[in-house]
Amino acid sequence: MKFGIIVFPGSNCDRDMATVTQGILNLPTRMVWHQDTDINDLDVVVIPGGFSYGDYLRCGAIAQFSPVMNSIIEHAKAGKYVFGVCNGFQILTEVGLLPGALIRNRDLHFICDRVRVRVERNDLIWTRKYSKQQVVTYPIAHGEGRYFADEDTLKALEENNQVLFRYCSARGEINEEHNPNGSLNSIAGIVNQQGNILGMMPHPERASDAAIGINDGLAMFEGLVMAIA
Ligand SMILES: NC(=O)CC[C@H](N)C(=O)O
Repeated sequence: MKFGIIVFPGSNCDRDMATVTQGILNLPTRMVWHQDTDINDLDVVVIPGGFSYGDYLRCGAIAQFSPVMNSIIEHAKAGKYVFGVCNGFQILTEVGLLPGALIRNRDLHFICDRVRVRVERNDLIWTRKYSKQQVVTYPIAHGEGRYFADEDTLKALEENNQVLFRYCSARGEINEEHNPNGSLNSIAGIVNQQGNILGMMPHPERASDAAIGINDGLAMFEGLVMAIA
C-alpha cells in the first residue's frame, strides 16, 4: 500500500502529510512532482495543502492544468483513492472531480485556528475509525475555504449523503456561530458519489501526533490503511 503526495510549486503541507504516512505510520510514501505523470504504483493519491502557484487567479485555478492532473483523473475514475486537503480540495473542485467551489471566507480574512467538525458518516474508509456524529478537532488555515455550490448541486450532495464533515460546536450543533468561513450547510468536507474521492478544508495531517497536542486526525489515516493494507 503506497501513498503518493503531489508537490506543486507553492505546496507547503506536503511534508506534514509525509510525516504522518511515512514517519508515524511507517507506510511507503513517494513525493510526486506535479510534472510527473506515471503514478500507476500508487494506491492513495494525496493532494496536499498549500499555495500552489501562489494562489494566483484563485486557489487551485492554475494547478488544475499541471501534467499530473490527467493521471489523477484516471486514477480516480478507476475507483482508486484520492485525498485532497485544503488547497488539494480546491484543486479537486477546479478540475471537476468534486462538485462546487471554495470561495473567499465570509469575513474575507485568512483564518488559522483549531475548529470542531462533526463526522457525518462512518461507513466510508476515510472515517471508519470514528463514530457517526463524533466531534473532532482539526486545524484550519485558509483564505478561500467557504464551500459554495448552486442549489441543485447542494440538494444532490445532501440527498446522496456526500457531506462527510461539517463545522460544529463542541456539542456537535451546526449553526452559523460555529461556521468559521460561512460554508453553505457548514460543509467542511465532501466525497464523490462512489466515496473514493475526498476533499476537506481542515487538516487532519496536522492533528495526528500527540506530541503537538492534537491527534484527532490520526484515525483517518489508520482507517484508510485498514481498508487497503
Ligand atoms: N492551507 C492551505 O492549503 C491554504 C489553501 C489556500 N492557499 C487558501 O488560502 O485558501
